[in-house]
Amino acid sequence: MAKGRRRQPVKVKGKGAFDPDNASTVKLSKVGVWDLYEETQAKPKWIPWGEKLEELYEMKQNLPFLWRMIKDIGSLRSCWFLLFSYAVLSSFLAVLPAVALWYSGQLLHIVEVAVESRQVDKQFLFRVALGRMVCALVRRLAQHLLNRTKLPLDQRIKAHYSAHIFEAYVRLDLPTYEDPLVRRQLEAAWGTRSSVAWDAIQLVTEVFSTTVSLVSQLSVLRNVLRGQRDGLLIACLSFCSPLLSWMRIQRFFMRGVWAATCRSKAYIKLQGLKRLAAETMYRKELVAGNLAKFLVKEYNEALDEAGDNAGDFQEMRRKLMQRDRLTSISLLADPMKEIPLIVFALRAVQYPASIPISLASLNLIQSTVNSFSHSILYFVDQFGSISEQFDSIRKLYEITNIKNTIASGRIPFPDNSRKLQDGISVEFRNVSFKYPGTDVYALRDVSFVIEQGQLCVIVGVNGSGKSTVLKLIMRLYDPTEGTILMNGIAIKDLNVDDLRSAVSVLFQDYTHFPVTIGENIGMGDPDFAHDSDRIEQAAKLSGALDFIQKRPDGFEEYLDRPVSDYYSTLPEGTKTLFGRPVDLSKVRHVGRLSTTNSSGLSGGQMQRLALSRTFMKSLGESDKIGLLLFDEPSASLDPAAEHDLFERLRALRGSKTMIFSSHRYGNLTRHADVILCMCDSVVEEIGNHESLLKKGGTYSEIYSLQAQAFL
Ligand SMILES: Nc1ncnc2c1ncn2[C@@H]1O[C@H](COP(=O)(O)OP(=O)(O)OP(=O)(O)O)[C@@H](O)[C@H]1O
Repeated sequence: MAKGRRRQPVKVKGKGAFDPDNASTVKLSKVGVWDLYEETQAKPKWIPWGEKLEELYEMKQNLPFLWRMIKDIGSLRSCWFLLFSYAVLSSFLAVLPAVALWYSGQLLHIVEVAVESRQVDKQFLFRVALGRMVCALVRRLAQHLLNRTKLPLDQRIKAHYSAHIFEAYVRLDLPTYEDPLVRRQLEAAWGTRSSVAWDAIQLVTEVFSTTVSLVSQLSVLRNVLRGQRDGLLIACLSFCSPLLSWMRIQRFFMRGVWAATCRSKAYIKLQGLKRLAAETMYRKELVAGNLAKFLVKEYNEALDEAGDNAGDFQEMRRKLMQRDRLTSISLLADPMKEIPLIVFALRAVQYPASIPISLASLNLIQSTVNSFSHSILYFVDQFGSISEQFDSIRKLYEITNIKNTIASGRIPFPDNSRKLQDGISVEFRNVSFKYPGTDVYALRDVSFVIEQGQLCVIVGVNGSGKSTVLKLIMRLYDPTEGTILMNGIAIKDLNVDDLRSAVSVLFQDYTHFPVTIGENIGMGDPDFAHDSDRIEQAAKLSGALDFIQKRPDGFEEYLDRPVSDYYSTLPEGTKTLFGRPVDLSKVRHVGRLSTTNSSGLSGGQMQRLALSRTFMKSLGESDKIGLLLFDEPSASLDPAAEHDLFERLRALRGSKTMIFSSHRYGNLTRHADVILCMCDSVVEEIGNHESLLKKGGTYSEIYSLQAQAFL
């Protein structure tokens, strides 16, 4: 296990938060390449069994979540019959070992009678033997039926909770979702192979059936061993070994408040290089840049530098714990297994006449103890993981309670007195902003007013803060200082959903969703997401219709197919055992499996698609939108397409407010009512094209530079 090293100047403030100002309550240890920070104050090590008590207390606190889960699953009508069958079969399987044990006891009794009286009740022997066989058969059948109920139950419960987790994911705003702690919390609920809820149900059932099995076997064994010389002694001795084994079991799960981070440059580089090699989005540049040899060299160097300790945190913890496993208890456990046999041998020498009976009872005891120890170990193991499972259930429910950083205001928007068709006014009052986790101002004391229905263009060099202005208007982030107003009301007081519905935005770093082209466009306005006429109209306005119609599947095509095909493990081009060449092309052809997962659209085509999504919202006589925001909407368009686009946008906007961010001066700025010229996080100049040219400042300088470039 990792060794404690020294105290770091880090402290826990409340549960789960580090206070960097205090050094006394957080222990730092090394786990491979990971730094593990553990809260020490809260661990009640000075109380005997303190940690166990704390674990039990936490389990008790988690019980309401278990109860909620049981109620939730109980409300799934489609699961009722399956749950009932599952419970009945599990209970049946739990008592079956005791029945088998009873039959074994009867066999022992027959041997006993035979030794003493030299007589065998053949009919009884036949019945008992048959009973034992039937037990084994019935057990197999019940197990089969149980497995058959598990699959549909698992799928239905999984589907129910996946909807719950999906909702928890999509409701988060940007700053909250960007928080790595929140990401881990979400991954814990969704990232696992099977569903937390199904695992919990299985666990609870297993614990119940293990208890039933234990109690029933114990009572049968007591009956069977009654009157057997040394039966109890040998049984007790036989238990020593499984008990010692149980004491050896180590928990890999960590309780309390802890966090781990990796600062090994080599390990971080390795992970980066792995992603670079594995993810499709980097492949174009990897190939074009002829990076293969270089990357292999870099990878090998990083591998050497990272050394043996380079591994995932949980994996390293597990390995390090296993490495430390040779303890005095573990040394004792194996020799203890031999003691019952030695005692038996000694007693056999003492009473040679009763050897056959003792032999049979020894066999019975040992097989029962084996099944016992298996049950005990399993039970203890399950009991250990019950607390983990309870924690997981709690996490599963608590993810829906993660608080969004951007709080909604109460005022509905727009209020009835103003129509959105006339546009929305936007005002920045002394707004400053730093992105979360940074110390640099992205905007500094920015103030401006854009009146209803005006066309505003924000110009400025890279990184001057243009996109940030648009993000703050959408309330993707809230300003660090200052106020933003819409129609004269502080946007913090407006209902945030209303606000985002009233504004349409196209970001510079737009993305395409992993759904079909049609759905991609349709999502621009969820109310009309399935209206194919409207989707086609939006594609036409953005100039995307032509190329979409030429695609093999048109609007049904996936830009980036989210599901990959599977292929047999034999590599293409090799041969099978009898020399048949492995050629996957035939199965691919017959099954019409695609040869690529990506769309192969040009940058300009991608941008037109993104524009179509924006147009969805602004189509028709819609009074839903009062403000249109465009961040570099023409960056990937050719000059003719750009000209067309601006013409269409101006015609489309009617009297709505429109804000553009752009590097290109002229085409748009000439028509703008207001131009904000930004530099280094501040608005340097405000005016229209003529007034700013007259002023002869930054705007006129860059305008002249760009104009010269086209001469
Ligand atoms: N998510 C982010 N986290 C931290 N800093 C950011 C983030 N996004 C932008 N910044 C920083 O904020 C500043 C302003 O960025 P912004 O994107 O608003 O500039 P811009 O004028 O739109 O640039 P460009 O013309 O290149 O699009 C930059 O210094 C940038 O590095």
